[in-house]
Amino acid sequence: MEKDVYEKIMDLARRRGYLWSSFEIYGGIAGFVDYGPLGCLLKNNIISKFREQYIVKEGFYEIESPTVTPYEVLKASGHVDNFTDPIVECKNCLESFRADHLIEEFVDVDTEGKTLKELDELIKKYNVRCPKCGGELGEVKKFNLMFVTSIGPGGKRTGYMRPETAQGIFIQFRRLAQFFRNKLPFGVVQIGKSYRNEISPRQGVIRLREFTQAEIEYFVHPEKKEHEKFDLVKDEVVPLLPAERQMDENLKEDEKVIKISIGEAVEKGIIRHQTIAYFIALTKRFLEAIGIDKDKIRFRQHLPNEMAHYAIDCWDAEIYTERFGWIECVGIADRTDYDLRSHSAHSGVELSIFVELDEEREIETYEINLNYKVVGKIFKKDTKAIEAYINNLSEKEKEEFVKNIENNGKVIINIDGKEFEILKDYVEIKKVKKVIKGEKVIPHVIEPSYGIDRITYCLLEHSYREEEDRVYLDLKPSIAPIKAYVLPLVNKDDMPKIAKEINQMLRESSIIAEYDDSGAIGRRYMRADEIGVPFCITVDGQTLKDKTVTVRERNTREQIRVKIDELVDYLKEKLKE
Ligand SMILES: Nc1ncnc2c1ncn2[C@@H]1O[C@H](COP(=O)(O)OP(=O)(O)OP(=O)(O)O)[C@@H](O)[C@H]1O
Repeated sequence: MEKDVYEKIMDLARRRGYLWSSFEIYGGIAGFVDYGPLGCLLKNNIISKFREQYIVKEGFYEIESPTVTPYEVLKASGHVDNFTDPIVECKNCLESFRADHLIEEFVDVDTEGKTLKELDELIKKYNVRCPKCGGELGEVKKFNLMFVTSIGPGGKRTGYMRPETAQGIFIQFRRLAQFFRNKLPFGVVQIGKSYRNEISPRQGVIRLREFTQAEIEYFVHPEKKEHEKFDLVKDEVVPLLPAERQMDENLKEDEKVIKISIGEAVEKGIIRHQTIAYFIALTKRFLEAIGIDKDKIRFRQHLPNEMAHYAIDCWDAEIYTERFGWIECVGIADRTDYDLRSHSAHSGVELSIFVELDEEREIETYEINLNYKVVGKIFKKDTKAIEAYINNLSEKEKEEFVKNIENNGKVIINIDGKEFEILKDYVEIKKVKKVIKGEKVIPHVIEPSYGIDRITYCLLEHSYREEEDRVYLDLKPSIAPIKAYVLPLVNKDDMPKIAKEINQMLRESSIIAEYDDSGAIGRRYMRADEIGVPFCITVDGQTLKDKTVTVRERNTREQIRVKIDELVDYLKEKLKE
């Protein structure tokens, strides 16, 4: 049987140093991958483009926080309780599987948003069996995807390997707000490893247990989700797969995607607001700029039952691959103020921002203070969280709070799923006139979350070309790991010496080049093509006479002569592409 594209690429990637199985000499473990020398260069080039787009052009800043995260942080974020997948075990061979994926592989049903019980019922209804041994499956259970560890000796403090880079940003919100001089909006980036103990990762680099994320947390005023630079992207046409069309049974699969301008999609309410739409446009531009095939990108909106509990709108950039079909590579979500509110409730630290008004204003407001003598005994260690909750109330929420206390004698507040009854005598309320210069706001967060490994794989697949006499990777010059091969036509006269000098000259000018003198020239060209080297520079007989070399372009195989003195400038210009 002919190999599929995935196999061909993985074979090339293994042989030529792009991707290797981790821990191979000990038998390997699914869900881990090593980037070889070329893989590392390629991945770093993708990350550089990401930094160029978001840090240089958008003006965001990057931070780096630890990957080991204490229990408290992930309890507050909801991961300890909710970051789970459904697992099912074979009663015969004891192999574990992700229940929803297994059912979908077995029968054509949609398992999105189904409860454990519903999944159990589907397994029974369709008699889904173990794909390995055909055995009967057990009960579907919840499995938490985080890797647990302990911090310090004695295992007293539980920690987890972070499941996303985002939390590191949220918990530094106070410092970040100060850094950005309390001005909204602002964007913070984190790039690094995330860990998920995926149940049965059988999709190679697509589903890893340790992978690289590049996330942006873009903090905005909750009532101001228009984007200042929206005009720059509003005419960008994007392929959208809105939730409504996905659910429309009258549409055939290939009719569900609509091509529409970003501006129109917001006007028609398909995309909820300009800021999400802005990031959809930027994501499309980014993916195209690194070389992803523009006809294999689409943006799919999450269905209501699929959306994370904290999100109000979410779009995935999906990229088409031959073996796996459409895969999610970037998630763009409006996470609201969920994370800041829950970290504030759990830590007792106010996580709001003081936004200055254009001019001072006199307002009537309420001062609400807890009556500590009474509440201390009742709420004990929760008192701090209740105090933070009250301090975080906006003017509107304060009014509501006071109205409830006055009309009903009590208010019920909900902090992170836990309810507290606040009676009238628990608080002292004073009506005051105050000149205000600004207002406290808990920002909402719009989060584009990029999965770098999936993007890297898709790029390799989309770049893969086969011709009668060769295979090559059509990587853009700016993304290709090695930019030039420098080759003496034959190993005699001064050719090897000159070629080595040119190689060194390119490296001194920050162009990654490789010297290769083994085998016939044609074979050397093929070797370079196979790993996507965009230019081959050959030193030949004429070089000895007039100090010129040939520069061969990978895709067209066309050759031109360039003076050695002008080679660096020539290549630098080409490498911008
Ligand atoms: N196990 C994984 N291996 C590689 N990349 C991943 C993995 N899980 C998530 N990612 C990447 O991180 C991005 C953001 O993470 P997010 O939490 O939105 O993923 P997700 O919706 O849980 O993914 P999936 O549904 O495929 O498990 C994804 O778009 C994807 O590119």
